[in-house]
Amino acid sequence: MAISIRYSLVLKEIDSLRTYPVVGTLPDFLKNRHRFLEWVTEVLIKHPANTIAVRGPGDVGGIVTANPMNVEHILKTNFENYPKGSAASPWTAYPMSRQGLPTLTWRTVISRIEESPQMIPAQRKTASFEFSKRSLRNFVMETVQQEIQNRLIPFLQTATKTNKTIDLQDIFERFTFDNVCMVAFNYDPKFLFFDDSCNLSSSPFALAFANAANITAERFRYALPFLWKLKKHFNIGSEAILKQSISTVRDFAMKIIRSRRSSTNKENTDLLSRFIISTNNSDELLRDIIISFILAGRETTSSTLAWFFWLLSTTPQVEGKIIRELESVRTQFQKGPSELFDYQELQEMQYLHAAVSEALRLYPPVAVDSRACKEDDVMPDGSIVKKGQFVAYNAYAMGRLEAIWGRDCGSFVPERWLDEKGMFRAESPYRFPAFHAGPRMCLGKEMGYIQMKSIVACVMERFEIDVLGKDQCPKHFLSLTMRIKGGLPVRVREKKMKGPYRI
Ligand code: HEM
Repeated sequence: MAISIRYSLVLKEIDSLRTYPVVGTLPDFLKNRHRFLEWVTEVLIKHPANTIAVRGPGDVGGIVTANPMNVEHILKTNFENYPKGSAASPWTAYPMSRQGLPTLTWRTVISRIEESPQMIPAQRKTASFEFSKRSLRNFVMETVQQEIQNRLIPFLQTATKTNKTIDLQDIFERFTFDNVCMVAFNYDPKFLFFDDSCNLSSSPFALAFANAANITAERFRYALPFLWKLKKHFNIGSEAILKQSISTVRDFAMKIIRSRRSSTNKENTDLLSRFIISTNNSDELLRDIIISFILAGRETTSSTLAWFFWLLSTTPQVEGKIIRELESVRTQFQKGPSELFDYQELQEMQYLHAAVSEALRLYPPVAVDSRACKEDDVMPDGSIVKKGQFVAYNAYAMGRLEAIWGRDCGSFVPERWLDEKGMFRAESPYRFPAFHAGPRMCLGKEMGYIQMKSIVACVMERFEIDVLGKDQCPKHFLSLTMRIKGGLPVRVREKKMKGPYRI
């Protein structure tokens, strides 16, 4: 108890976070809304326990932490005490699912915009079992390779010929949307589709999905939440678009589910078939599960890839090491120059695995994640949380803590993930919670690495990527995930592929 008193005293001394009578820390939050993530990170880094108490009007409030001991306590040791909670997560109340809307208060300013409605334990069990199967992994691998071969490479080749500036983040978003739809319900929205001048197509399903997700995320940026509620009540502006988009997505998903149920082809390759075969879920529940998977997988890998290619553009030595590793794997497996890497070959790429993980450390797509507190509790660092308050962990700040990563924590150094033999060394998920940790850990981690490593290997072997304005660190945009604001503009040149031929 004494420790927490000491921390709250220290807290008052940090001039960037003051506690005022009645309104608590709200004024500082509002003042720094435009640079919320940087500001919270600065405050957390300065604080001796890397935890801050946030107080609002009345008894609302909670803590934001970057302390691994607290993260372990919240996500594992005392997991039952920290459910998602309505105010803790926009997605738990995501209107595309059926759980109703949360009461949005100023607290949501610090809420992380999550990518997935919470699955109930039975659904999670089924999903987790399916994700552990080799057959699903093979299906993921196959769909990734097809999208690379039929869409990504031809698109980048066309971009080379037209010499157009392209937004690489947008391309990755289109790729992952197509891919996650294929894995979820074997439907190809053809979002990464283009003509000879490199103009990209639009997909009504993808557009409706993006609108629904982005407008929901926007709600959490309203300083006066009654404004969006008013729009919703009168069905005008963004709320009218949201309503329309949600019904497009739902109708579409429902059509696929019904046609699958009546189909005689009972092949269980995608997730939908697997859920139909192994559970008794209603169509509405299946629809929500499938939508939640698409939400979880559509922007997480693409935003990581966009940050990765920017980081790479600033570190030619890292680029060189990845290229050498790709050459060596190609030689080891005697692959022809145009053949794509398979799962086993991706597993050999230890340095690439480290480089992607390093990008995730610095730019975790889920930058801040939060939970609600069920009963009064004391964190391992002594901070007190009351029933009904929120607890949030800040993965972005944790990636910038010297105490975890050492003095070079601000630099992109994949080597920190390798042991003396050059093998990837995983970090504790409580120190590196990019994929969350404990019983609700991300189910798509392996799928994410398959996508990211396959794409990076393909692009780096075949193309030179010239990032425009690479000397400026891009600004981030917090929507459902932490994306690059304005995208990643690049010019592409085709490389001549060298390397061993299969004999
Ligand atoms: C770089 C890639 C990814 C990152 C960093 C990431 C991160 C996360 C995080 C932080 C959570 C926890 C959310 C929460 O409960 O608050 C999560 C959950 C989840 N992720 Fe991922 N994710 C990634 C890719 C994927 C992919 C490709 C899929 C596949 C569709 C996926 C499926 C899921 C699912 C189903 C959950 C919910 C688990 C549950 O509620 O029990 N993720 N992910």
